[in-house]
Amino acid sequence: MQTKAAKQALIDAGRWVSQQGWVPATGGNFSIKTDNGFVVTASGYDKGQLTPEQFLELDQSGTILSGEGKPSAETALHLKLYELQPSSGCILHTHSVAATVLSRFITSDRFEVTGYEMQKSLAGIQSHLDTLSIAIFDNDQDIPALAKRVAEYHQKNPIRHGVLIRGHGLYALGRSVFETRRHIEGLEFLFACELERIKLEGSTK
Ligand SMILES: CSC[C@@H](O)[C@@H](O)C(=O)COP(=O)(O)O
Ligand SMILES: [Zn+2]
Repeated sequence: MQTKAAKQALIDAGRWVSQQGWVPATGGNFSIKTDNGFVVTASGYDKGQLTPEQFLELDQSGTILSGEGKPSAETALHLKLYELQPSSGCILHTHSVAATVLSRFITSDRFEVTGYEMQKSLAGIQSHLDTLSIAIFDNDQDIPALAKRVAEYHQKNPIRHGVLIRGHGLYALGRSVFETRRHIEGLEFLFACELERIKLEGSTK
C-alpha cells in the first residue's frame, strides 16, 4: 500500500473508533504496512482527528524513514506483533471501557468465550461452538518488556486476532484495515455481552 493511502485508511479508522468512544483522551495508536515498511501514529494526538502530518513512516526494523514528532510510545509492541504474525497488515490499539474493565475482572491469562454467533466475525472461526481465546497481559510502562512477554506466550499459544492489556485496552490484528476494524467491532460486541452476563449473574447471587 502507498504511504498516502495508508495514512488515509488510518485517519478513517481513527474517526470511526473515536465515534464509538474507544479512543478517549488521545488513547490508542494505529499502524498499517506500506511499500516501505509501515506508518504509525505520532505520539500524543487525538486519534479521532488525525491529519496526514500526525504519522511517521518506519522500516521493518523500526528505523524512522520520514515524519515529524515521536512515533507512538507503543511502537515496539506493533513491531513485535507484526514479527509474530507476519500476515497482519494493520494493527489498531483501542482503549474501550469494556476492554479495560473486563481485562481487570478476568484474573486468568485469557479471555475465552464459546456459544456466541458473533465469534464468527473473527477470521478462521467457523462456528459458535468454537472457542475464541484472546490472551491478557499485565500492563507495563516498559513496552519492550511487555512485547517480550507477548512473544513468549505466542510460542505456546499463537496470537491470532489480538491481545488484551490488563486495565489498558485491546490490540487488534488483521490482514487489512478492514479486517482489523471488523475484529475490533466483533470483539467489542463480545466484551459487552460478557460484561452484561457477569452483571446479570452477579445480581442473582
Ligand atoms: C492517554 S494515555 C494512553 C497512552 O499512555 C497509551 O497507552 C496510548 O495508547 C497512546 O499513546 P501514544 O504515544 O499517543 O501512541
Ligand atoms: Zn494504549
